[in-house]
Amino acid sequence: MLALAYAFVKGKGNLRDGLSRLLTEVSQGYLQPDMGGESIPTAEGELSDLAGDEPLFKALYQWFLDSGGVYKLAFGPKAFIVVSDPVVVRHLLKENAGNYDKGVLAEILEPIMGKGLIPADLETWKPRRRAIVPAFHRAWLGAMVAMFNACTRESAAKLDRLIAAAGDGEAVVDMEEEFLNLGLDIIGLGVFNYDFRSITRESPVIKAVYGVLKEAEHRSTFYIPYWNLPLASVLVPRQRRFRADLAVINACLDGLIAAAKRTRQATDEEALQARDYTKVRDPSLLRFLVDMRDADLDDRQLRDDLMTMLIAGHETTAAVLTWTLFALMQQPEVERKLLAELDAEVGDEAVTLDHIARLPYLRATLAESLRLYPQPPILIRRALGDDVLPPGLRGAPGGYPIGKGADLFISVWNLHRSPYLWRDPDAFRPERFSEAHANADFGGAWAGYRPEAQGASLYPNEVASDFAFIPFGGGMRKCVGDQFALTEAAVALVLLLRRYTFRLEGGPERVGMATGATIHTANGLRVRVAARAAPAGQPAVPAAAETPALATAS
Ligand code: HEM
Repeated sequence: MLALAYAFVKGKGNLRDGLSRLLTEVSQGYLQPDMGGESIPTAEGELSDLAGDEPLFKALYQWFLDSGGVYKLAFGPKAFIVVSDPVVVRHLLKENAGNYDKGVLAEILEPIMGKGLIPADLETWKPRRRAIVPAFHRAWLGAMVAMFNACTRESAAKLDRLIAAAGDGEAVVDMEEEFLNLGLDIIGLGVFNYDFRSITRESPVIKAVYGVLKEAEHRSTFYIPYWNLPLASVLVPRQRRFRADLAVINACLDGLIAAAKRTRQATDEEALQARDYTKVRDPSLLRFLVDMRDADLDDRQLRDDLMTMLIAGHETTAAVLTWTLFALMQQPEVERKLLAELDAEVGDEAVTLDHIARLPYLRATLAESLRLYPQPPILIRRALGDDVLPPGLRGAPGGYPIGKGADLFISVWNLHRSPYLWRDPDAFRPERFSEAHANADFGGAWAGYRPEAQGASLYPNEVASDFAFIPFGGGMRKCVGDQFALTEAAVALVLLLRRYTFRLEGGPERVGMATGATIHTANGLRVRVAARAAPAGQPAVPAAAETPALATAS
């Protein structure tokens, strides 16, 4: 009865809304008197509160402060449990991760990624994860760094051209768009050795990739899945376009898979990882997946996995670069400190993994950007069986029973900005990652942030923060591309920050949301870009030293 009472007490909603909510809750097992335990607090808000410019993940923050680290939110006929407490998140992602799949997210992404690693049900996911993880090995990452340098130099050459064309030494550039082009070229080369060349040209495949991303965004923010209706893909123009875009990308991926199979050389995993990747003509992930002895070479599965990585690894990394630049333009002191580190450790050399290991402030800056602007801001889960969520901070002592089918939003945004987990949570301050932080109110249930617990990892992670910092998720479904993405972002930042000055041209901080995964600016990141003057007595900052280009398809 809770939902009905709630709808009337608030004086909003109507009887039908209340009934459909009640049905949803009962069918999803939220109201299960037989399970005992307290019911989850309900957020004091309504769907209409979400109207306006504010994206969903931002609206969830105020309700978190008002209602606590576990609360329930009804969306018309749908109800979700919103989780913003690290103890509960640890339970969902690690301790009882096998009880959850991707639920609503899988429903939205299935038409695009099929049974790729992100939306995959647990049975499909297990063997694919086992096959894909070894492909992300260190020697491959080393080869990728050379490619990151080469692609960033292409971006720099374009910025040089734009500055020269502007005539007054300064060009106004949408850096979000430039980072998206850079991210697309890099993911194409790294994952399937395909050169989109999106920095310098337009192509039907690139247009199709952006078309599909746009449709994914539309679907993740539209409440009624009309695209599942019979004939929708024929009668609705945007759905027709979507099908056409998918066909273009699929044809491209199918061609690449067929070519990789024609030249297959089955090899053991160890031997594949021991290849000299500086000399390999095609060091891509696809090559590794196809060449691995006993590999599953099902065309459809390979295509789903490639499509997943294309989409998962492109906008996300571009968004990290966009938001890091956005933050640095407003933090001259952080930028000054960062530049001093880059000048001292890298200078004009091409960036290597060894350099990055010696750049702690750069790494902390990227982590701080991911803390304040996490991509994705929300992780989605659905319970495969009944469970009891731990109480977390000030929750019901016995925790909260939930039923099979319950839908959960893990709010990464709320965790990363939680006043219970971070000192001065809204400030951009990379230094925080070298300071320990604890909160006795958790009664020992949250271990706090402990820099020394980071272990061998170069970046702060879910272990050091006991699930308060999870930009790449955590537990068994943690991102497989985290090192790839962070290295790409590090190389691009080193080269571009040393070569140019960036000044915010306009636009207040406004965020939108794409593909249910990426926080993007609402109207681009318009920036005044100029060549950085060299310190007195030194030559102008040159482009980075040459790195060998890779042989590619395009
Ligand atoms: C800064 C860039 C990136 C961020 C912030 C990011 C973030 C994430 C997050 C949060 C998850 C976990 C999702 C969940 O638990 O529901 C994830 C999963 C995944 N990511 Fe990334 N990602 C990034 C880059 C990449 C790249 C470059 C690739 C591939 C080349 C990639 C491939 C994947 C895949 C395949 C999964 C699914 C893993 C599984 O379920 O086993 N990501 N990513």
